Order: sequence, then structure tokens, then C-alpha cells
Amino acid sequence: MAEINPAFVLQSIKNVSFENREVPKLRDEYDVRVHIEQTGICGSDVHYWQRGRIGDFILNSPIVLGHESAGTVVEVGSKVKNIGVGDRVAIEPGVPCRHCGYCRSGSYNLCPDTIFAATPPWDGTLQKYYVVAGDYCYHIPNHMSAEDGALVEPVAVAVQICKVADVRAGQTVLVFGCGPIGALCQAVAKAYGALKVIGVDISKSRAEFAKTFGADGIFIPEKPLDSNVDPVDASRATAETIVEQFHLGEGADVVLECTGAAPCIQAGIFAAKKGGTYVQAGMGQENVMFPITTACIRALNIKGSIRYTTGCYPQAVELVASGKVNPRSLITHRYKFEESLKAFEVVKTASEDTLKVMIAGVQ
Ligand SMILES: NC(=O)c1ccc[n+]([C@@H]2O[C@H](COP(=O)([O-])OP(=O)(O)OC[C@H]3O[C@@H](n4cnc5c(N)ncnc54)[C@H](O)[C@@H]3O)[C@@H](O)[C@H]2O)c1
Ligand SMILES: OC[C@H](O)C(O)[C@@H](O)CO
Repeated sequence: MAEINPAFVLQSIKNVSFENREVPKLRDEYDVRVHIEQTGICGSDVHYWQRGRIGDFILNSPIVLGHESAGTVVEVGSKVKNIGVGDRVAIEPGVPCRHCGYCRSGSYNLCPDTIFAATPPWDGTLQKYYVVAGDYCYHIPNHMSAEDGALVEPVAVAVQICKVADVRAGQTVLVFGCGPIGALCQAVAKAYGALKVIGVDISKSRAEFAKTFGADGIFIPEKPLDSNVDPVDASRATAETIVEQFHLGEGADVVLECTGAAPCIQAGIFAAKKGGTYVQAGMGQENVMFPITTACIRALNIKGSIRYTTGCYPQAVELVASGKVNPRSLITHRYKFEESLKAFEVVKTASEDTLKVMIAGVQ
């Protein structure tokens, strides 16, 4: 009997189901087929499930969910050189066209023709087998678990954010957000020798976790009690409190925004020192009130960061393999493949005790 390939499919907004699909075939001699062993759920998976779009990526046809995955290679095309059958690999989930100007310059995260797992219209990795270009698979050493391998993905996002920010030894780094991305940015910045890393989150449990992970200090903003206070003034006051409380002098050298929330974006601008760097990585509301005059007068370097570029994945594997960053400690929930919907519900509910939720692959 032909082998089947169970898959967890987003059929349309808020509508998921399991399907028994055909085992995917290699598309060319550079492809490999990976037996997926672990997948982490990312906020974007939940976003597509609940709202069907992120920016210009719009769900118009069913897609398999999941893009943070690792597994074992079960089939390789004749021209694959870097890995072989039986190798355990972390999968970089976006394969660009390799030919456009962005790809040629190393900024392949900007390639418009990238095939990115679980970004419409492309299928993701929450299936038994996933076919991907062999050179977008990275060998992981034996002491790294499949969970570690899957979580190389958010580590690579954090590596790119720190790369865009040009985080250096001795700097002060203020990170808004202690979710998986914020916490990993804090750990990566620390691994790069940052002098002081401060994490900010409204969730007490996430902030407290961050203190045990990468942050030297944490700040938990209080909701403004007086609704007559201008929200941007309130953000400025929050920034001033953070700068004073953590002795950041004229402000942080680097601000990494990993929430997408307007109060954090605003406070981040007010908390950066003159000539400092502010990187936007969080994706929340599409438009926010932005303190543009302060950004101008302080001559801030304002940048955006998306996905990963040349070298991020190997660097992320190295950070995890060396133990400098330990993403496994973010895991709060583990589910079997058949429990995928339950796993997604847990991420959607986002209770205080949820950080990273993992789904094991089909045996
Ligand atoms: N740029 C990229 O390549 C990339 C990749 C993955 C995720 N992201 C984005 O990065 C962000 C972080 O990802 P994540 O997986 O950690 O998400 P997450 O939702 O788990 O974490 C966001 C954190 O921000 C905190 N937060 C929200 N509003 C806040 C406020 N007003 N003040 C302080 N803290 C606040 C939340 O409590 C939460 O802990 C998301 O917006 C996600 O879409 C970007
Ligand atoms: O970690 C990678 C991100 O989740 C993706 O780029 C996503 O936001 C777009 O589909």
C-alpha cells in the first residue's frame, strides 16, 4: 500500500483539518525530503489561521501550516552535496529565487519569489514529509535535539535582528517584548557581548522568564490609569523611567522592538540615545502614531528586520550547539501531531504560562 503523508491544513480562515496527502516528490535533483520530527508554532501561523493574512500575504487557497521545523533526511536528489540520508537537519523555511538582485546581494529575505513554508500560497512543514532545497537544510549535531533544531528558526530571526542592529560588545540593548523573539534577541545580544540587556513586557511571567534567560534586567510597564493622558506622552514617560531605572545614561545604544505594539514603538524611540539604532521587528497594528520629530532630532538609525539573510542560519545553529543560546527552555507545551488543533488553541489563548508550543511529527 502506498505510504500516506498526514498534513495539518489551513483550509480557510479559522478552518483547519487533517488531510492524508500524497508523499511529496523531489521537484529536482537539488531537493531533499525530510521526515519532520518537531515543529514550533509561531504567532504568524496563528495569524494566518485567525485572520488569513499578514501584510501582502493573503490566504486564497489551503496551505499546510508550520515553518519552525527539524527532522531527518530520508531522500536526497542526485546533486545534493551538503547532506545525506539519515542526517538530522534544521530546515530554513524560505527558499528564494537565487537570481534576483536581492538574492545576488545576500539580502535574500527580500526576494519577492521566495517559497516560504506556511506563507500563502506555499505549504508548510506540519506534515509527515516536507520537500525542500537541500542547501536550505543545516546539519545539527547529535547533542542537539529535534526541538532545538526546530527552534533554530526563531533564533535565526533574532540573529538577523541583532545583525541589522549591528549589536556589539559593550553596548546597552533595550528589547521590547519577552515573547520568543524578544527573549531570543536578548539572549543573542548577550551572546554577542552586550553590556546590559533590558527586556520589557506587560506579561509578568514572560518578563520574569526573560530575567532567567538573556536579560540583565526587566521592566513591566503599568497600564496608564488616567485615560486623559496622551498615549504618546505616556510612552515618553515609560521610556524616561526605563532609562533612569536601568542607568542607561542618555538612552540605550540599541532598541529592538519585538512586540509591534504602539506604546512600545513610541517608548523605543524615546528611550534610544542620540545617534542610536532602533530596529522594528514586531508586526502588530499596520499603522501607529510615531514620534518622528524625536527620531529626527536624535538622528536615530531606524531599520526594519524580516526573516534571515546569508549566514544567519549557520550562526543560529552554532549559537544553539555551543549552548550560548538555549531555546529549548522557552518550551512550555508539547503536543502530538494529532493534537495540532489543541496546540494552536493554546497559542491563540496566550495565557500567562504559554511561551513556545511544540508539535511532534508523525512517526
Ligand atoms: N521580523 C521578523 O522576521 C519576525 C519573525 C517572527 C516574528 N515576528 C514578529 O515579532 C513579534 C514578536 O514575536 P513573538 O513570537 O515573540 O510574539 P509574541 O506575541 O509571543 O510576543 C510579543 C510580546 O509582546 C508583549 N507585548 C504586547 N504588547 C505590549 C505592550 N504594550 N507593552 C509591553 N509588552 C507588550 C506581549 O506580552 C508578548 O509577550 C511579533 O509581532 C511577530 O509577528 C517578526
Ligand atoms: O519567522 C518568519 C516569519 O514568521 C514569517 O516571515 C512570517 O511573518 C511571514 O509569513
